[in-house]
Amino acid sequence: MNHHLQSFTFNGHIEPVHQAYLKKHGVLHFKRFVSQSTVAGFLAEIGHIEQYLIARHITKVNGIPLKYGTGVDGRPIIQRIAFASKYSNTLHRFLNSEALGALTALLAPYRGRIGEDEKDGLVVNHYINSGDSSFTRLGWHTDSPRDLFLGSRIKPMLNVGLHLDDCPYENGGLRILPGTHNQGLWTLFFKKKYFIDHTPDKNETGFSIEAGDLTIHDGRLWHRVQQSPFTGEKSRRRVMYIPVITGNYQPKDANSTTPFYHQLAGIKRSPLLFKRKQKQEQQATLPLLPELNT
Ligand SMILES: O=C(O)CCC(=O)C(=O)O
Ligand SMILES: [Fe+2]
Repeated sequence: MNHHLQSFTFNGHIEPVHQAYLKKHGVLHFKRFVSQSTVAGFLAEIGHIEQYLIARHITKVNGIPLKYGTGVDGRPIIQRIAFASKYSNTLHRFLNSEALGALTALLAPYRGRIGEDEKDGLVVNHYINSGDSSFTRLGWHTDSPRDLFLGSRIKPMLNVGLHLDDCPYENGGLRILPGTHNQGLWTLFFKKKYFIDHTPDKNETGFSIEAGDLTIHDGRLWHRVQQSPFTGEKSRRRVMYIPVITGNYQPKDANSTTPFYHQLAGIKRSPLLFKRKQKQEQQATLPLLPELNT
Protein backbone atom coordinates (compact mmCIF):
# COMPACT_ATOMS: atom_id res chain seq x y z
CA MET A 1 0.00 0.00 0.00
CA ASN A 2 1.64 3.19 -1.16
CA HIS A 3 -1.14 5.44 -0.09
CA HIS A 4 -2.60 5.67 3.30
CA LEU A 5 -6.15 6.94 3.16
CA GLN A 6 -7.44 9.22 5.82
CA SER A 7 -10.86 8.64 7.32
CA PHE A 8 -13.28 11.27 8.58
CA THR A 9 -16.20 11.67 10.93
CA PHE A 10 -19.45 12.98 9.54
CA ASN A 11 -21.10 15.69 11.61
CA GLY A 12 -24.20 16.24 9.57
CA HIS A 13 -22.74 18.29 6.77
CA ILE A 14 -20.00 18.33 4.18
CA GLU A 15 -17.03 20.50 5.11
CA PRO A 16 -14.41 22.05 2.82
CA VAL A 17 -11.85 19.47 4.00
CA HIS A 18 -14.13 16.65 2.73
CA GLN A 19 -14.59 18.40 -0.61
CA ALA A 20 -10.86 18.89 -0.97
CA TYR A 21 -10.02 15.30 -0.04
CA LEU A 22 -12.51 13.82 -2.49
CA LYS A 23 -11.35 16.15 -5.24
CA LYS A 24 -7.72 15.16 -4.74
CA HIS A 25 -7.97 11.41 -4.11
CA GLY A 26 -11.34 10.51 -5.66
CA VAL A 27 -12.48 8.83 -2.47
CA LEU A 28 -13.74 9.71 0.99
CA HIS A 29 -14.22 7.44 4.01
CA PHE A 30 -16.57 8.32 6.89
CA LYS A 31 -16.27 6.13 9.99
CA ARG A 32 -19.51 4.95 11.60
CA PHE A 33 -21.86 6.93 9.43
CA VAL A 34 -24.70 4.87 10.90
CA SER A 35 -24.93 2.95 14.19
CA GLN A 36 -24.65 -0.79 14.68
CA SER A 37 -28.36 -1.02 15.38
CA THR A 38 -29.14 0.80 12.13
CA VAL A 39 -26.92 -1.68 10.31
CA ALA A 40 -28.77 -4.56 11.96
CA GLY A 41 -32.09 -3.01 10.91
CA PHE A 42 -30.94 -2.60 7.31
CA LEU A 43 -29.69 -6.19 7.17
CA ALA A 44 -33.03 -7.47 8.45
CA GLU A 45 -34.80 -5.36 5.87
CA ILE A 46 -32.56 -6.64 3.07
CA GLY A 47 -33.32 -10.17 4.23
CA HIS A 48 -37.03 -9.51 3.81
CA ILE A 49 -36.56 -7.99 0.37
CA GLU A 50 -34.48 -10.97 -0.69
CA GLN A 51 -37.11 -13.46 0.48
CA TYR A 52 -39.80 -11.44 -1.27
CA LEU A 53 -37.91 -11.46 -4.58
CA ILE A 54 -36.88 -15.12 -4.35
CA ALA A 55 -40.38 -16.28 -3.46
CA ARG A 56 -41.72 -14.54 -6.56
CA HIS A 57 -38.88 -15.69 -8.84
CA ILE A 58 -38.10 -12.12 -9.75
CA THR A 59 -35.03 -11.96 -11.97
CA LYS A 60 -34.95 -8.27 -12.86
CA VAL A 61 -36.03 -5.03 -11.28
CA ASN A 62 -36.61 -2.13 -13.68
CA GLY A 63 -34.59 -3.96 -16.31
CA ILE A 64 -31.62 -4.59 -14.02
CA PRO A 65 -30.84 -8.30 -13.52
CA LEU A 66 -30.70 -9.64 -9.99
CA LYS A 67 -27.69 -11.83 -9.41
CA TYR A 68 -28.71 -15.13 -7.87
CA GLY A 69 -26.28 -17.34 -5.99
CA THR A 70 -26.19 -19.95 -3.27
CA GLY A 71 -25.67 -19.27 0.42
CA VAL A 72 -23.63 -21.26 2.91
CA ASP A 73 -26.67 -23.39 3.73
CA GLY A 74 -27.25 -24.27 0.06
CA ARG A 75 -30.30 -22.07 -0.25
CA PRO A 76 -30.62 -19.41 -2.95
CA ILE A 77 -29.49 -15.90 -2.12
CA ILE A 78 -29.43 -12.76 -4.21
CA GLN A 79 -25.92 -11.38 -4.50
CA ARG A 80 -26.83 -8.19 -6.27
CA ILE A 81 -30.17 -6.48 -5.75
CA ALA A 82 -31.05 -3.30 -7.66
CA PHE A 83 -33.59 -0.66 -6.64
CA ALA A 84 -33.77 -2.23 -3.18
CA SER A 85 -35.34 0.87 -1.61
CA LYS A 86 -38.42 0.34 -3.77
CA TYR A 87 -39.22 -2.67 -1.62
CA SER A 88 -38.57 -1.17 1.79
CA ASN A 89 -39.86 1.90 3.57
CA THR A 90 -36.88 1.79 5.93
CA LEU A 91 -34.38 1.96 3.07
CA HIS A 92 -36.53 4.48 1.21
CA ARG A 93 -36.44 6.74 4.27
CA PHE A 94 -32.68 6.33 4.59
CA LEU A 95 -32.16 7.40 0.97
CA ASN A 96 -34.28 10.46 1.63
CA SER A 97 -32.71 11.28 4.99
CA GLU A 98 -31.02 14.58 5.74
CA ALA A 99 -27.68 12.89 6.23
CA LEU A 100 -27.67 11.38 2.75
CA GLY A 101 -29.05 14.56 1.25
CA ALA A 102 -26.12 16.44 2.75
CA LEU A 103 -23.72 14.25 0.77
CA THR A 104 -25.03 15.60 -2.52
CA ALA A 105 -23.06 18.80 -1.78
CA LEU A 106 -19.97 16.80 -2.70
CA LEU A 107 -20.98 17.00 -6.34
CA ALA A 108 -20.75 20.83 -6.30
CA PRO A 109 -20.61 22.89 -8.47
CA TYR A 110 -23.12 20.46 -9.97
CA ARG A 111 -26.47 20.04 -8.33
CA GLY A 112 -26.39 16.50 -6.98
CA ARG A 113 -29.29 14.23 -6.13
CA ILE A 114 -29.77 10.72 -4.75
CA GLY A 115 -30.61 8.43 -7.69
CA GLU A 116 -33.26 6.33 -6.02
CA ASP A 117 -35.10 5.65 -9.31
CA GLU A 118 -32.22 6.09 -11.71
CA LYS A 119 -29.24 4.01 -12.86
CA ASP A 120 -29.51 0.83 -10.73
CA GLY A 121 -31.06 2.65 -7.79
CA LEU A 122 -30.00 1.38 -4.37
CA VAL A 123 -27.77 -1.64 -5.04
CA VAL A 124 -27.09 -4.29 -2.42
CA ASN A 125 -23.99 -6.37 -3.07
CA HIS A 126 -23.49 -9.60 -1.16
CA TYR A 127 -20.15 -11.36 -1.56
CA ILE A 128 -19.46 -14.73 0.03
CA ASN A 129 -17.12 -17.63 -0.63
CA SER A 130 -19.22 -20.71 -0.41
CA GLY A 131 -19.59 -23.75 -2.61
CA ASP A 132 -21.86 -22.19 -5.19
CA SER A 133 -21.47 -18.50 -4.64
CA SER A 134 -21.17 -16.82 -8.00
CA PHE A 135 -20.02 -13.51 -6.60
CA THR A 136 -16.78 -13.39 -4.65
CA ARG A 137 -14.93 -10.48 -6.23
CA LEU A 138 -15.11 -7.84 -8.94
CA GLY A 139 -12.41 -6.93 -11.48
CA TRP A 140 -10.94 -3.47 -12.10
CA HIS A 141 -13.39 -0.91 -13.45
CA THR A 142 -14.77 2.58 -13.13
CA ASP A 143 -18.49 3.23 -12.81
CA SER A 144 -18.79 6.20 -15.18
CA PRO A 145 -18.77 4.61 -18.66
CA ARG A 146 -22.11 3.00 -17.85
CA ASP A 147 -23.57 6.36 -18.84
CA LEU A 148 -22.45 5.69 -22.40
CA PHE A 149 -24.35 2.42 -22.50
CA LEU A 150 -27.39 4.26 -21.24
CA GLY A 151 -27.12 6.53 -24.25
CA SER A 152 -25.87 9.67 -22.57
CA ARG A 153 -22.58 11.45 -22.06
CA ILE A 154 -20.46 10.72 -19.04
CA LYS A 155 -21.67 12.96 -16.27
CA PRO A 156 -20.19 13.62 -12.85
CA MET A 157 -21.37 11.05 -10.35
CA LEU A 158 -20.44 9.64 -6.97
CA ASN A 159 -21.01 6.15 -5.68
CA VAL A 160 -21.81 6.11 -1.98
CA GLY A 161 -21.23 2.78 -0.25
CA LEU A 162 -22.71 1.93 3.14
CA HIS A 163 -20.81 -1.05 4.50
CA LEU A 164 -22.85 -3.60 6.42
CA ASP A 165 -20.13 -6.03 7.53
CA ASP A 166 -16.75 -5.46 9.14
CA CYS A 167 -14.06 -5.84 6.52
CA PRO A 168 -10.48 -5.30 7.68
CA TYR A 169 -7.96 -4.89 4.86
CA GLU A 170 -6.86 -8.53 5.21
CA ASN A 171 -10.40 -9.67 4.42
CA GLY A 172 -10.21 -8.24 0.92
CA GLY A 173 -12.94 -5.85 -0.13
CA LEU A 174 -12.76 -2.52 -1.93
CA ARG A 175 -9.42 -1.62 -3.53
CA ILE A 176 -8.94 1.69 -5.27
CA LEU A 177 -6.34 3.60 -7.27
CA PRO A 178 -6.29 7.03 -5.63
CA GLY A 179 -6.26 9.98 -7.99
CA THR A 180 -7.26 8.06 -11.12
CA HIS A 181 -10.54 9.98 -11.35
CA ASN A 182 -8.67 13.04 -12.61
CA GLN A 183 -6.49 11.65 -15.34
CA GLY A 184 -8.53 12.10 -18.50
CA LEU A 185 -10.43 9.91 -20.90
CA TRP A 186 -7.56 7.62 -21.87
CA THR A 187 -7.11 6.54 -18.26
CA LEU A 188 -10.87 6.26 -17.82
CA PHE A 189 -11.23 3.84 -20.70
CA PHE A 190 -7.93 2.05 -21.05
CA LYS A 191 -6.00 1.98 -17.80
CA LYS A 192 -7.00 -1.64 -17.26
CA LYS A 193 -9.14 -4.28 -18.94
CA TYR A 194 -12.63 -3.67 -17.62
CA PHE A 195 -13.80 -6.39 -15.19
CA ILE A 196 -11.37 -8.98 -16.59
CA ASP A 197 -8.30 -7.78 -14.74
CA HIS A 198 -8.15 -8.80 -11.07
CA THR A 199 -4.42 -8.19 -10.60
CA PRO A 200 -3.44 -6.11 -7.57
CA ASP A 201 -1.80 -2.81 -8.56
CA LYS A 202 1.29 -1.52 -6.77
CA ASN A 203 -0.46 1.80 -6.26
CA GLU A 204 -3.75 0.42 -5.03
CA THR A 205 -4.98 0.93 -1.52
CA GLY A 206 -7.77 -0.48 0.59
CA PHE A 207 -9.69 0.26 3.74
CA SER A 208 -10.19 -0.92 7.22
CA ILE A 209 -13.96 -1.08 7.22
CA GLU A 210 -16.32 -1.48 10.13
CA ALA A 211 -20.00 -2.11 9.60
CA GLY A 212 -21.69 1.29 9.48
CA ASP A 213 -18.81 3.01 7.66
CA LEU A 214 -19.47 4.94 4.48
CA THR A 215 -17.20 5.28 1.48
CA ILE A 216 -17.75 7.66 -1.38
CA HIS A 217 -15.92 7.35 -4.67
CA ASP A 218 -15.91 9.39 -7.83
CA GLY A 219 -17.52 7.52 -10.74
CA ARG A 220 -14.29 7.82 -12.73
CA LEU A 221 -12.08 6.27 -10.03
CA TRP A 222 -10.55 2.88 -10.83
CA HIS A 223 -11.52 0.26 -8.26
CA ARG A 224 -12.07 -3.44 -7.76
CA VAL A 225 -13.17 -5.87 -5.06
CA GLN A 226 -10.51 -8.24 -3.73
CA GLN A 227 -11.81 -11.70 -2.91
CA SER A 228 -11.74 -12.67 0.75
CA PRO A 229 -9.06 -15.26 1.59
CA PHE A 230 -11.58 -16.89 3.91
CA THR A 231 -14.57 -19.08 3.24
CA GLY A 232 -18.05 -19.19 4.69
CA GLU A 233 -19.26 -16.69 7.25
CA LYS A 234 -15.91 -14.95 7.62
CA SER A 235 -15.91 -14.07 3.92
CA ARG A 236 -19.35 -12.48 3.95
CA ARG A 237 -19.36 -8.87 2.78
CA ARG A 238 -22.52 -6.85 2.22
CA VAL A 239 -22.48 -3.27 1.02
CA MET A 240 -25.21 -0.98 -0.27
CA TYR A 241 -24.43 1.48 -3.05
CA ILE A 242 -26.31 4.69 -3.63
CA PRO A 243 -25.70 6.78 -6.77
CA VAL A 244 -25.34 10.54 -6.37
CA ILE A 245 -25.96 11.98 -9.80
CA THR A 246 -26.71 15.13 -11.73
CA GLY A 247 -28.26 16.15 -15.06
CA ASN A 248 -31.62 15.22 -16.54
CA TYR A 249 -33.90 13.11 -14.40
CA GLN A 250 -33.92 9.65 -16.03
CA PRO A 251 -36.08 7.36 -13.91
CA LYS A 252 -36.50 3.69 -14.70
CA ASP A 253 -39.59 1.57 -14.37
CA ALA A 254 -40.74 -1.98 -14.96
CA ASN A 255 -40.61 -1.46 -18.73
CA SER A 256 -36.99 -0.32 -18.78
CA THR A 257 -34.65 -2.40 -20.95
CA THR A 258 -31.50 -4.10 -19.70
CA PRO A 259 -28.40 -1.99 -20.32
CA PHE A 260 -25.53 -3.66 -22.14
CA TYR A 261 -23.02 -3.08 -19.34
CA HIS A 262 -24.63 -5.81 -17.32
CA GLN A 263 -23.09 -8.31 -19.68
CA LEU A 264 -19.67 -6.73 -19.20
CA ALA A 265 -19.84 -6.92 -15.44
CA GLY A 266 -19.90 -10.70 -15.74
CA ILE A 267 -23.40 -10.89 -14.45
CA LYS A 268 -24.03 -13.94 -16.54
CA ARG A 269 -27.14 -16.02 -16.57
CA SER A 270 -26.74 -18.99 -14.30
CA PRO A 271 -28.63 -22.20 -15.15
CA LEU A 272 -30.85 -21.33 -12.22
CA LEU A 273 -31.74 -18.05 -13.89
CA PHE A 274 -32.31 -19.75 -17.21
CA LYS A 275 -34.99 -21.91 -15.72
CA ARG A 276 -36.55 -18.81 -14.33
CA LYS A 277 -36.37 -16.88 -17.55
CA GLN A 278 -39.99 -17.45 -18.42
CA LYS A 279 -40.90 -15.76 -15.17
CA GLN A 280 -39.26 -12.54 -16.18
CA GLU A 281 -42.39 -11.11 -17.70
CA GLN A 282 -43.84 -11.22 -14.24
CA GLN A 283 -41.74 -8.34 -13.08
CA ALA A 284 -43.31 -5.98 -15.59
CA THR A 285 -46.57 -6.15 -13.72
CA LEU A 286 -45.15 -6.35 -10.24
CA PRO A 287 -46.01 -3.36 -8.10
CA LEU A 288 -43.00 -1.67 -6.57
CA LEU A 289 -43.02 -0.73 -2.90
CA PRO A 290 -45.40 -3.47 -1.83
CA GLU A 291 -46.72 -3.63 1.70
CA LEU A 292 -44.07 -5.93 3.04
CA ASN A 293 -43.00 -3.41 5.60
CA THR A 294 -44.12 -3.57 9.13
O1 LIG B 1 -18.62 -4.00 -3.56
C1 LIG B 1 -18.01 -2.95 -3.67
O2 LIG B 1 -17.52 -2.36 -2.69
C2 LIG B 1 -17.83 -2.31 -5.01
C3 LIG B 1 -18.86 -2.70 -5.99
C4 LIG B 1 -18.66 -2.00 -7.28
O3 LIG B 1 -17.64 -1.48 -7.57
C5 LIG B 1 -19.76 -1.94 -8.26
O4 LIG B 1 -20.79 -2.61 -8.05
O5 LIG B 1 -19.62 -1.21 -9.24
FE1 LIG C 1 -17.89 -0.08 -9.15
